[in-house]
Amino acid sequence: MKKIILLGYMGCGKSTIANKLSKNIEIPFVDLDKKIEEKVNLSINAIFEKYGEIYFRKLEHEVFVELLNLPEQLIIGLGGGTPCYANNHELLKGDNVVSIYLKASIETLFDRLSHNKNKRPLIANKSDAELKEFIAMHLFERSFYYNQAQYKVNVDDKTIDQTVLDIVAILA
Ligand SMILES: Nc1ncnc2c1ncn2[C@@H]1O[C@H](COP(=O)(O)OP(=O)(O)OP(=O)(O)O)[C@@H](O)[C@H]1O
Ligand SMILES: O=C(O)C1=C[C@@H](O)[C@@H](O)[C@H](O)C1
Ligand SMILES: [Mg+2]
Repeated sequence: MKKIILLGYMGCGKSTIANKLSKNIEIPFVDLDKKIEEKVNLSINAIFEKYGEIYFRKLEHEVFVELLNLPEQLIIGLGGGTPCYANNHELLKGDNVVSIYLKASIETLFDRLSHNKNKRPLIANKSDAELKEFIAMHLFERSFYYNQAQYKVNVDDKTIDQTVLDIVAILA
């Protein structure tokens, strides 16, 4: 059974869209960030603080591979950085997965993230001006990896339901 993988920058809507998609197509959703937190019984913030980002990236790769190796069909929502480390982008191309990049503009991401920074250690301490600059640079650096996905769905100016329907059409 193919795994359905949603990927994209922090705040593009992976968790939100995956939850709704899961109800719509009746395939369970697992959020990689949540699985990581459960595995070590620490929040993402605490993992970054206690052990640093490199440890987090190793753990993230390990848990991603574990999920891909499960026999059942699943929707997997990746973390924002997952495709960009540990050669995880190669895992987006296999026959055993359908990978979908939820593509959001800098403006959309800024609007969503500026209200919602605290649980995201990479941006938690940034001012609005710093945040906008950071998103622009970071998205530029990460786009190469995000573009390894098999499909791309633009999410700007779409409701959650519209984006879900775009994904359902890809899966049909
Ligand atoms: N049309 C929309 N589609 C998706 N999310 C939306 C939309 N409009 C507003 N939002 C909001 O944007 C935020 C998207 O955050 P969400 O946590 O789903 O993103 P994420 O990609 O999982 O981020 P992270 O990588 O940090 O986990 C949520 O607060 C959600 O309610
Ligand atoms: O974009 C990133 O690198 C991250 C995104 C989140 O989903 C978490 O996986 C973590 O905060 C790192
Ligand atoms: Mg999420």
